[in-house]
Amino acid sequence: MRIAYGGHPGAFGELACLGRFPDDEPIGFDTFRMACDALVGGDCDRAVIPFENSIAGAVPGVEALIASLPVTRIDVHPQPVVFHCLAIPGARLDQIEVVASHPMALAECRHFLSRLGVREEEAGDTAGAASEVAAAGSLTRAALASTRAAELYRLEVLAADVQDSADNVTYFAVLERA
Ligand SMILES: O=C(O)C(=O)Cc1ccccc1
Repeated sequence: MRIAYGGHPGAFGELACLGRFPDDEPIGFDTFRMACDALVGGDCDRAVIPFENSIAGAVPGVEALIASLPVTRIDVHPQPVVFHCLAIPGARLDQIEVVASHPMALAECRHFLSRLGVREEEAGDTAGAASEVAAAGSLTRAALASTRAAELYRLEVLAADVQDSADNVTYFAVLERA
């Protein structure tokens, strides 16, 4: 089956797809809306969409999005979420000026970000932020993203496990066409 998620390879949506459907193919879309549209239109067989996080609460807009579409929630997949602060090889934490990530990720790493005193930049997804940090090649930019994103985009972990609570979980709705 083709499993739709919002984001780029290395996003927590991809990790949720691989956890819930280990033998199937995760397909990334730029937005949660586009992932749901791929399910409704028949391009994908399931969609896996985050709706609630244990630290930051509801993911804005997702419940309304699901309610507006001809889809059925067949399951909830709890995905453990661990963030690392990632930058290009050679960067140092005390040089970082800008940290980019999905708004939910920024909200789940409040303590770390305020301690660091950096400018926050919102991105469409955590892995997209990591890929942009790699492409920019700047020693002053970092992203909050997964270990898998670090490996895929060849970034270094400047600080590990930077979320506010160690047992951070995001709940993903597993959707099929109604
Ligand atoms: O951007 C991602 O990696 C996502 O899958 C969305 C998300 C963002 C932050 C926490 C959990 C899921």
